[in-house]
Amino acid sequence: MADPLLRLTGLTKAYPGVIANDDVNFDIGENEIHALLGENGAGKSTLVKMIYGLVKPDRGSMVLQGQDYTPSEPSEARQRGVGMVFQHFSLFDALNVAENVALGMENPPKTRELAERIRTVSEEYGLPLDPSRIVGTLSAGERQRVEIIRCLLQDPKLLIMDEPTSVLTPQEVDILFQTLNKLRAEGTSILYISHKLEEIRTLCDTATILRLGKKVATCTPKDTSARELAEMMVGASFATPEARQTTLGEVALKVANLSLPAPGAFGTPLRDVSLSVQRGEVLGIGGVAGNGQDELLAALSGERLSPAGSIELLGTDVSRQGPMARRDAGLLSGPEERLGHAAAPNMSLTENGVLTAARREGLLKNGFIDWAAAKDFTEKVISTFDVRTPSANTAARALSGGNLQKYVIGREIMQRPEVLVVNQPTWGVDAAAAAAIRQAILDLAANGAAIVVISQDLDELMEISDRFAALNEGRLTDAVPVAGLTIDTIGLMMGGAQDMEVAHA
Ligand SMILES: Nc1ncnc2c1ncn2[C@@H]1O[C@H](COP(=O)(O)OP(=O)(O)OP(=O)(O)O)[C@@H](O)[C@H]1O
Repeated sequence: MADPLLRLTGLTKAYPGVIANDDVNFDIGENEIHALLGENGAGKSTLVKMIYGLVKPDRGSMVLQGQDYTPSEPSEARQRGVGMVFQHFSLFDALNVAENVALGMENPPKTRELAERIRTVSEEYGLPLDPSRIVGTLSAGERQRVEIIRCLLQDPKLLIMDEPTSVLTPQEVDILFQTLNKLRAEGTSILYISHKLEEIRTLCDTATILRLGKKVATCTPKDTSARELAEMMVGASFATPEARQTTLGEVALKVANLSLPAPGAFGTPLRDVSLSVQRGEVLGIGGVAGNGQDELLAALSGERLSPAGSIELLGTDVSRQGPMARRDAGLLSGPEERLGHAAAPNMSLTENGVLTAARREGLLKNGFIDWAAAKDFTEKVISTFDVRTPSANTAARALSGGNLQKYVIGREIMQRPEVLVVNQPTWGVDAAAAAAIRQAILDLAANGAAIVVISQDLDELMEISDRFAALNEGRLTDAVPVAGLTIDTIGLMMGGAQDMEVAHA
């Protein structure tokens, strides 16, 4: 058998209270797209950070193209031919594409020459990109292109991608897969982290599965069903969310002709948005990222105030009320960005619990925080939502992405909102945990809450919503019943079709 491109032997890394990677061994072959799978907190990010020189292993060794490989920082990894495209992009909004690319290079060529190379490489790989575009004006998919091209310019032997498709439309996913196949054909291997099992089955040659920091299997995903893959990850079988009987109640949230200017140079204005959600109902809002999702959530949560008369909560005009008053009245929300927005990174989970639940959960006594009650509440969220963390005292930033997501959503659901508005509730969450979060949302609705789920995951929206609407450049289409909706109609709605005759056809 040919020598592998990268051999990992006995890689081990411990953090306080948890062994993130425990004696991990596997090979990544030449010309191979290799998936790395595992539930939230299984150790995927830690492993790729060791390969990219961001985290130093406690033990173990790596051999790249037959030579010892011990990168002490990412620049060393890049010199040896290892590139990485992160889940969170590290781009500067105010700079153009070429300037951003130059910032990530050790010895950037002159701007004109670099712009030319970006143009050539982007066209060659089917990822067209204008080097002079200001990054703040790009869609999420285009930003990812910038990150990919930045890696490709360095001619990588191994490209690591962390959940690359979570920000892409179905069409963009197809394009990305073509690019990755072309790269493989030209001799670049790809290490691909994803929770989307069907994508892995389509794209990847091999998959390594981690559970609780240990490697449990390496298999051929094409020959393994998505369910088998998921069950290897969790070591057990899991339930799919069950639809429930809906009895719709009164309208709990009503938005009428809401227009708001863009919050900043790169935001999206909301244009004449109207919607209504009844008790017992889930309204799903789809759309490509950057079409007003964050702005809609901010307007509904009260982070931004709206013109009087535009937002009604349980029959009361709350347009001019801030988040605290809306929370008191029963509207809770979960923004997309978990670290920094939904949770304060350096605060413990208990402290983060106090941040949003203090008043509704009675965590204050005589004006002081009742820490015992706060800890109880936090522990209840941790156990109900199966948040993997050493304790309630652990800082939010130390949780794996998916586990923090379970925590921030669970924290709101456990407060029994009358109206819940969430953006990307299962982003980065593994299949089993995503099913649990969706079930919790359905149960909450069945108990009489009105729910708005904003998501880029269309499968998710089809699974849990009663009605569907799409955001396009800050406009919201009419909501139509999900039963009977076809992918074509959804595509039209996401593209901004206003004529809902199509949707009802
Ligand atoms: N900097 C850190 N400090 C303390 N603990 C950490 C740190 N980084 C990761 N961990 C812990 O290590 C374990 C593995 O986390 P890791 O982020 O590698 O998981 P993951 O498989 O990438 O999860 P996800 O799919 O949720 O992103 C988790 O229990 C996490 O809480």
